[in-house]
Amino acid sequence: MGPLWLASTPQDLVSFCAVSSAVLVRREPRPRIPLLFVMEVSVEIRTPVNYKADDPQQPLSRVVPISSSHLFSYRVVIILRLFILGIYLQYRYTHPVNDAYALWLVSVLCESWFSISWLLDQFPKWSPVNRETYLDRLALRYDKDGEPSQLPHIDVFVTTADPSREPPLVTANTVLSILAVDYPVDKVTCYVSDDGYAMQTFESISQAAEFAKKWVPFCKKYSIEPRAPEFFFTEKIDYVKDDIDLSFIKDCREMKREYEELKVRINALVAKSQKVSKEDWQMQDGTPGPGNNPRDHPGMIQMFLGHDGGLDTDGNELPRLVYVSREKRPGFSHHKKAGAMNALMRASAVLTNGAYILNVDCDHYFNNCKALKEAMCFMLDPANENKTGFVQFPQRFYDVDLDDRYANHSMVFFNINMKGLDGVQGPMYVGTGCCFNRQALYGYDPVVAGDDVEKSLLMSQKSFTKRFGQCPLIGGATVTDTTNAATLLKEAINVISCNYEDETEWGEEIGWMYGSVTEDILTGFKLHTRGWISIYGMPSRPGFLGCAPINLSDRLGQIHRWAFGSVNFLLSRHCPIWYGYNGKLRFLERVTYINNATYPITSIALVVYCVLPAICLFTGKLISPEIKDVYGMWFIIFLLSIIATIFLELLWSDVSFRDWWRNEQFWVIAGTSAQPFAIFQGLFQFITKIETKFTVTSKVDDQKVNELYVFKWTWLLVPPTIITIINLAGIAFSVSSAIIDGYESWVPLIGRLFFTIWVLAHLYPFIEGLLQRENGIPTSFILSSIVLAMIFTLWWIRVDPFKIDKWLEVNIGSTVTNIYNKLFAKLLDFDL
Ligand SMILES: O=c1ccn([C@@H]2O[C@H](COP(=O)(O)OP(=O)(O)O[C@H]3O[C@H](CO)[C@@H](O)[C@H](O)[C@H]3O)[C@@H](O)[C@H]2O)c(=O)[nH]1
Ligand SMILES: [Mn+2]
Repeated sequence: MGPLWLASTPQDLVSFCAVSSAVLVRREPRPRIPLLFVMEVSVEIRTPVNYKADDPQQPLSRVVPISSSHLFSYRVVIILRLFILGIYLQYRYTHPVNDAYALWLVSVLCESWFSISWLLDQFPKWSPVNRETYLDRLALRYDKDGEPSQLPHIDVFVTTADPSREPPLVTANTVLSILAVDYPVDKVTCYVSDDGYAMQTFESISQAAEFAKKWVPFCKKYSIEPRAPEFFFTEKIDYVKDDIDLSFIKDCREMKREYEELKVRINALVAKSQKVSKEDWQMQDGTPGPGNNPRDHPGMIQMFLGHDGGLDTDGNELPRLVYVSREKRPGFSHHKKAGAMNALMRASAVLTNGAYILNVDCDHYFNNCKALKEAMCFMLDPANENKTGFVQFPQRFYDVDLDDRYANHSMVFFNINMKGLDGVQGPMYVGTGCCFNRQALYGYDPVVAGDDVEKSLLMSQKSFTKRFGQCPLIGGATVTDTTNAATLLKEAINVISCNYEDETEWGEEIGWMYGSVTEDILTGFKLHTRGWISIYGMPSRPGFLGCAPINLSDRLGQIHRWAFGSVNFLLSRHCPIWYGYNGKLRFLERVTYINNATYPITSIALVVYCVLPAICLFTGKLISPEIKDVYGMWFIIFLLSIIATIFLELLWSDVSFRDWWRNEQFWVIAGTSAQPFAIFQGLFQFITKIETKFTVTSKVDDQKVNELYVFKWTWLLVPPTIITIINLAGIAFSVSSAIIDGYESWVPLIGRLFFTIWVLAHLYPFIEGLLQRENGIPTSFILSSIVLAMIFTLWWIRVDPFKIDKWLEVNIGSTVTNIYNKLFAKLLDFDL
């Protein structure tokens, strides 16, 4: 078992090394990988080879085209929709509603923005692709049986921050899935960053390392999947199957028992941590712990397993496991996850220096043990090897077999948008399940020709230090190699200290980007603007699965954070509209980033559009002069073109209708709650420069599963509640007036109800949550929403809409129509 609690600063390094169970550091040679590749390529050019299976010219992956008939009709429909939209908008601009000018003006403005955001979203999906890898060729070329493996070293990073919201058991499972990965054990190192500086996390990792000695040989012996024990044992094992191996059943039961014991030990640690106050932690020898304050503590590194850390039960070595908790001091900006990743990047540069880095959140375990090899098929593919910056895997989630009303898993984003981008310059980096080329994160440009490598690596010592900091082992500079373990460890502790990054380019130009911007998106954006491409890895067995549960308020909190990040992206110096015109970022890729930075704006238009139908019902007005005639016709044609694009999109992407519909619903729920708030907050911060807090999304835990779908009240839920009430009131109001007014008023009513029903259908999961008693929504909250909604509707009925319209018409005139006529009507030169 590992030591109890060890802190190591350079000062107590000596004692640290003495007690540590497994301090061994062996540094890989510096990553001259690009150079090697270039040599390989030029060798191929000189010697023509006949195609053998291990022929280095043969690709390691291929693009699987989308069925050409689907793609063709999809594109035709997009173009048609563009035309129809043009005609529809022209009609709208030229036909103001005379007795409801305000309604018309607002709706036309919203529709214009919707159109822009549609363009931004649609066109990057013009050439979607699928991909396939050749793992057998990878093995033949780099990993022949009986020979030492030639596969590159990969450092796998796991981040954890808050043990109360990210249970140590979850992190332990993720770590176990990494230790059992199907990759040469001496070529993979697992780094865990603990921003919580938590005893229970540290101890759980130490326990997991011990357990790995039995777990890993078991996984490899029976080639099981997934290799995170919790999720392996929850899967139904069919014991009565004919061909099932009896020794497997026996070992399985034994393993399960061992795992249950591990769970008990970890849960005991967690329980203990709740009883003991933070200050009470002690070192193994009884001396007081190093503070145990997650906000004020020295940097700490502990190694487990690896070359010196004991063999597994089969007598084999295990991948090295490194626990890292970077130094924290009050008054320093720690840059959350991005800061943790950069600290890991430097520590790993000193200790193992893998040419590739793969990062996962602590709640995203390896679901496919070949995920690293999958990534290498793209990274080492002769066609792309020098320009692939990262390989992103889709973020999929473990299905907890519970109602997934709120847990929309962004199937539309991952199966449609990202596949589309894969056909442009590559998917965005989404924060987890992503394998990077270390050189790309160091800020180097992709290597185009052999001598460029030398150029990009050659940098004067001065600018090198200015960029990467004092440690000469970081950044790929050539230095005299130090192989002394103690020296290296000391250096590793040094590079995770608070002030290491002072006056360097970490977070600004290199590594993970800092700022209140969504750091992941920005990190990927930087790489794309430097000309790197990214690739979307979609093996049929998903590479990684997230196991964090999600309830509505958690999900809204997450959406809020992302939308807030997008607003900041838009307002930052990296704004994708203006930043990085150097010819390296492809146009449609830029469009996607612009879409990412501007999509929250759509929520403002959406809120308006969710209120408009109710107003129409109350006032009896319409957003268009004649609903039955021309408008109605174009509206229906337009609607059909929308349906057709969606249908074809679902067809080529294999996204189910249900997933798509959930996505739409969530778009409206989030768009009327989290997103508009994020806009105001973003603007507020932009003007006042006051930073907002980051809360870690909670993770699944045995005890927590039950409260999983509990609908927690948050202030974000007020606007959708008001919208729901107004729309319901609108229906009641108009139906009762129609009953009083008689038959004639029924026909126009149906047209108007269409929009109200559209709004309510989208908000349905939300309403459902609101109505469930056990969700504990305070009655006062519902009552105050009702009162607000009533004030709002009464105001609309009382205020004479004609007065506003007169004022608008006099003061603004038919501005929109005029502008439109000046700009476009002459250009297109046709009238309806
Ligand atoms: O100070 C911090 C804060 C967070 N984290 C880690 O960062 C990861 C993501 O944070 P979390 O709060 O779990 O965010 P989620 O909303 O669950 O994560 C999604 O959204 C994030 C961006 O907002 C991405 O970074 C993640 O990869 C993506 O899974 C987790 O592993 C955390 O442990 C740290 O290491 N240090
Ligand atoms: Mn998370």
